[in-house]
Amino acid sequence: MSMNKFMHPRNIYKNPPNFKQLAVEFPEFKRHVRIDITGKVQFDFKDPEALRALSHTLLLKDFHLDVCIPVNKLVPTIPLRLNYILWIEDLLDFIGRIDHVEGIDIGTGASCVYPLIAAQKNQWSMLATEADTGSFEQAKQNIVSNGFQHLVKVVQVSKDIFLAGAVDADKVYDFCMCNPPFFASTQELHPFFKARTQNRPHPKNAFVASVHETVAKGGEVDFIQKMIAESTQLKTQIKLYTTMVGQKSSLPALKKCLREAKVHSFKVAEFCQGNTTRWGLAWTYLNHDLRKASEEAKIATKSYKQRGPLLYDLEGEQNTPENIVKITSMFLQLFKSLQMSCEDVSRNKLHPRYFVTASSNTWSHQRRKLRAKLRQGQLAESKTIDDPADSSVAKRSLDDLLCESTCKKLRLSTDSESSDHAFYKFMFAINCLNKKLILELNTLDNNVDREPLHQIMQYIKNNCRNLVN
Ligand SMILES: C[S@@+](CC[C@H](N)C(=O)[O-])C[C@H]1O[C@@H](n2cnc3c(N)ncnc32)[C@H](O)[C@@H]1O
Repeated sequence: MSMNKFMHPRNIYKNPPNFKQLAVEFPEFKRHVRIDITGKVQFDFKDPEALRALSHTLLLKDFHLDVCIPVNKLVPTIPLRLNYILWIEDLLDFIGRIDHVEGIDIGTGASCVYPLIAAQKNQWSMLATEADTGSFEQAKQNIVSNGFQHLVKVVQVSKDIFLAGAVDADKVYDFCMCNPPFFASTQELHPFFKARTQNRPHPKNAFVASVHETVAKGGEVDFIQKMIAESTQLKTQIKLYTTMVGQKSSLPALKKCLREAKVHSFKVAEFCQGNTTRWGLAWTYLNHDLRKASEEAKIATKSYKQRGPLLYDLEGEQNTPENIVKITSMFLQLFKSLQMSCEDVSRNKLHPRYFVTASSNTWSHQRRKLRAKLRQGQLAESKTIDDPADSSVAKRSLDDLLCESTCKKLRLSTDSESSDHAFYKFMFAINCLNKKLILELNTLDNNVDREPLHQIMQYIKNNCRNLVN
C-alpha cells in the first residue's frame, strides 16, 4: 500500500509527480517512461538508471538544482529527503530557531542532497561531512555547480569521526542531521535477510547505492550510538541532534542509549513515503521537551493522517520577498474584512504564519449577502471584495447555491456577529517553494470540525483572483 497520504503535510510529493508531464518537460526523463496500449505511463522502479533520472529530474524541476548523481552511488529519493527536512523545520520552529539557521549533515554522500535542498529551500547554512573520497569530491562539485559555496561547505572526515572533529569549536549549531549506513554487513542487503518476515515481498525499487554507503561495522545502531556518545561531549553546542533510522528494530537500543546519555528529551517520528517507512530520532540537551513539539511535527506520523492542512497554489504569483509581503497583507485584509483577528506567529517575513480567530460565521454571512444581492439584482453596482468580473458572477452564484446546504449545516448560535468568544480558530500561512507560493490553512486542534476550514478556503479561492490581481 502506498503511504503517500501519510507524508508530511507540507511535502509537495503528497500528490505523486505527474510522470507524463515530467516526460514532456524533461527529455532525460522521457527516455525512461513508455506509454502502454491503454495510454498509461509506465515507469520501471526496478531500473537504477530510471530512478537516477527521476531524482535528478525532481531536483531540477522542484528545487532548480542540477545535481550530478554518479553511477554506483546512492540515488537519493527526494520525497523522503523532503520529509526529513520538513520535520527539522518543525522542530526548529518548536525550539524557536528561525533566522540564520546553521546545520550539519553527517555523511552527505556524492549528491550532497540535504544541504543543497536546505540551502535552496530555506537559505540554511550547512556544514556537510563525508568519509568517502569519491563522494566528497563529487559533493564539492555539486555545491559549486549549483552556486551554493556561500551556504554549503563540505569537509572530508575519517570514518571514526562523527561530529567532534568536524565542527568548529567556537560555533553553536542549530541542528545536525544524518542518514547513516543502515546495514551491518553485505548479507543484510539481501531482500530476504533473516530480519524480514518470510511473507515480505521483494522491494519494489531497485537497490541503488554502493556498499560503503549502506554498510558500516555494527550497522546503524552502532553508528548512531557513536553519534550519541559524541553528543554527550558537545552537549548544547548543537541545539538539536537528529538522525534517520532505517529499521524499526533499531529504536529500542537507541532509546535506551539516549536515556543513559541523560539527554534532556528525545522524540521519534515516522517518515512515510511510497512503500517505504523510515524513522526520525531527535534529541536535545537544551531545556525543551521535544515530545511536546507542535502538531505539525507530529503530523509526519500515521495517526495524524486525516489532519493535513488545506493547500492552495497561488498560481502565477512570484516567490519574491516583496510579493510574499504584499500577498500576506492582502490576505490579512481579507480576514479583517471578515471581522477575523490575526495573531502573527511567523518564523520571519518570508514564512508568514498567523493564528486567525473568527468570532462568528462571517464567511457564509458574506455568501448570504451575496445571494441577497443576486436576488435583488444589485450585483452590478456592488464594490465589495466579493465582486468578481461579471463573467464569473454567474458561476459563483451557482457555487453559492450549491454550497447552500453546507452553509446551513454551519449555522450555529453564530450569526450573532457580536459574540466575544472564538467561534473558529485556524492557522494561515504562505509557504514558498521555488517560484511557487502556496497558501496553507489548518486547524489548531485535531479534534475540531474541519468543515468551516473548507468553507473558508473556498471563500478565499472564490475571492483570490480579486485579491491578488
Ligand atoms: C546512506 S549514505 C547517505 C548519503 C546522503 N546523505 C543521502 O541521504 O543520500 C551514508 C553516507 O555516509 C558516509 N559516511 C560513513 N561514515 C561516515 C562518517 N563517519 N562521517 C561522515 N560520513 C560518513 C558514507 O560514505 C555515505 O556517503
